[in-house]
Amino acid sequence: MTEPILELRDATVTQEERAVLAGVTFALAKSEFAYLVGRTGSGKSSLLKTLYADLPLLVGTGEVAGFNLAKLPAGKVPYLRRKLGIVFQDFQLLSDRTVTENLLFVLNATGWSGKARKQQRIQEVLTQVGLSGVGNRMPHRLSGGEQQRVVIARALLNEPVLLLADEPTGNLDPEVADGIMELFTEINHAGTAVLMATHNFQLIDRFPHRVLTCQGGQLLDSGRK
Ligand SMILES: Nc1ncnc2c1ncn2[C@@H]1O[C@H](COP(=O)(O)OP(=O)(O)OP(=O)(O)O)[C@@H](O)[C@H]1O
Repeated sequence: MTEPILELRDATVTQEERAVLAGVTFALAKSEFAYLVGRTGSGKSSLLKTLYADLPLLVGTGEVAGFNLAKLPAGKVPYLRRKLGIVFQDFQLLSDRTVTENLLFVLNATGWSGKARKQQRIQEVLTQVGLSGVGNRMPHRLSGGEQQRVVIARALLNEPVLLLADEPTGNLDPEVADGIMELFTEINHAGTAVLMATHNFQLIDRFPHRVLTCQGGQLLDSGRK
């Protein structure tokens, strides 16, 4: 494998002191695409949360984008998150701000300066997700698929090395979901690794990649495709 962007060894994924997954060992290479599947409650979201340091790694070792998860002080968490793009099922845009203001909020929170530079970056990511004309709109005036594209644009602002997506197509029609998958494919081809939790096996059939399965407290690996 080329240098991994993410690697867990014998890791335990813990919720409220209870092990949800144990003995988790896997790595994801730079620019790799993998799915995370498993029944409801099997631990997909908990694993993703461990990877972006929302849950602590108490047992085992883990490295994500060069950060050591087992020894990550709280103050370093924002620096890890800056290397990651995080996309959830529920769009989580600020409903009282325009699309541009939503994106600006993240740039300001992550230390960007220069009005022109920020506007340029916002235009770039909106163009990348196929939404160059919507900057002045309020989120509720966009369709669900468009809102999800804005969320993806927001995740791309800081050029993440790894995109973590939790059911990103869960609330979308099949055709709209396909559009989101095509966008993820483009992002992946441009060099960003993608780890995506999903229940949608039809999508996996149409866009085949390696599959990691949460089952019986363990993580099973289909191997690389
Ligand atoms: N905030 C929490 N506090 C305590 N336990 C939790 C919390 N969130 C999830 N759990 C528990 O952790 C286990 C794994 O849940 P998780 O949400 O990771 O599963 P999942 O595979 O993502 O499920 P789904 O497909 O429904 O999203 C479940 O037993 C769940 O009840």
